[in-house]
Parts: sequence; C-alpha cells; structure tokens
Amino acid sequence: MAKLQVAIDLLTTKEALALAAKVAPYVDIIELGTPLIKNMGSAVITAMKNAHPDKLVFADLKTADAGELEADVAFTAGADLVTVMGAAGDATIIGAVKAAKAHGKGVVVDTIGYPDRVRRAQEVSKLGVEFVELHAGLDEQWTDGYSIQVLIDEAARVGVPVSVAGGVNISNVVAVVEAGAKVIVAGAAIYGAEDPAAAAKELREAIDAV
Ligand SMILES: O=C(CO)[C@H](O)[C@H](O)COP(=O)(O)O
Repeated sequence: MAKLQVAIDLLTTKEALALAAKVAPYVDIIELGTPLIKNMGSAVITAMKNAHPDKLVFADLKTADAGELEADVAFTAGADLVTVMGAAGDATIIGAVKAAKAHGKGVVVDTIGYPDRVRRAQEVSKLGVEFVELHAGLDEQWTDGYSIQVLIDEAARVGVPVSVAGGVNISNVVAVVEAGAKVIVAGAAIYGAEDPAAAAKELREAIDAV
C-alpha cells in the first residue's frame, strides 16, 4: 500500500507541530520542508521526532554537497529520512548513504530541476537509496502550463521505487497511486486546506481505496 507523506512547508516549529498534531493519524511520513529547516535549524527535527516517535520524520535537506556531514547532522537530530539532490554528484549521495547506514536510516534523492528525472532516478537507485522523489518544485508548479501528468507518466515508466511530489491533491491522487508511486507527497493540499485533518483523511482514504 502506498504511504502518505505530508510536506510541511510552514516556517516555524510551533506551526509545524500544530499541523502535525492534526494530520498525524492519517499520514505515514512527516516531512519538514526545506524553508522550515532553514528557518528553525535541526532543532525542529528533534521536536517533531519527540512529538511523533511512531512516524517517519523526513528532513527535506535538499543537500547538494557534503552529503555525509549534512545527513549525519539530521540523523543525529532524529530524522529517519533525508533528501539529497539528484543533481549533486554521486559522491554526495554515496556520502549521505554512508551516514544513513551508520544510523540505520535512509536517503531519498530529489530529482527537482533535473532535466531527465527518470534516467537519474534509475541511476541513483543503484547507490543504496530508499527511494527517489519524482518532484516538480513549487516554482515549477507555478510556471505556465505545468501539469502533474508529467510526473504521473514518469512514475508509470521509471521502474524503480519512487515518491511523487508536485501538486498532489484529491483530484489527482488516485492517478498518482495507479502510476505506481510508493510514497504520495502532499503539501499545499493539506497545510493550505481550511481543515487540514479532513484533507489528509480524504487523501488517505483515496489512497487506501486503490
Ligand atoms: O519539497 C517541496 C518544494 O520544494 C514541497 O514540499 C513538495 O513539492 C510538496 O508540496 P506540494 O504538494 O505543495 O507540491
């Protein structure tokens, strides 16, 4: 069954904890967004893991260099998964995987901005990562003509374990699951909803019904 990951792109630990408390019953993975970690530091990772020890805490570091060092900081703070950019060199990904193995945790490669996401996903899957994120970032989503269909098509042909992130919502989540994504990432569809708990529950039920 596909997992649901809530992406918390809020800016303070207080707001992040409040959102997580509402949606935790419906999600498997709690993602601390890059702006949140940049604003609050690794203390937000520790605070979230302490509040939700039963959930996977995903630190969206988007590491581009010093993979082992950055991953070690986040794992020491309590992260279960960290991201490294697919555009980074293989040495950076391998370094982060080394830190993950030392902590018994995992690395996710983020393909944001990479011209051929499918090819890079297939390449980095051989480096010991947990899964690869087929990702259209917020800026790409706000570009004229963007459609999540491109990610859905990529997920259907990639042939390695992937998550999909880039505007997942209740109207497209079934197609994302049917394309074979192992993790479904939803940010704005949950934190931007009038009732985030209801939005997360609706996504959870749609995923489980596939
Ligand atoms: O990592 C991110 C941006 O870089 C977001 O958290 C990710 O894109 C999911 O959010 P949304 O569902 O709003 O697209």
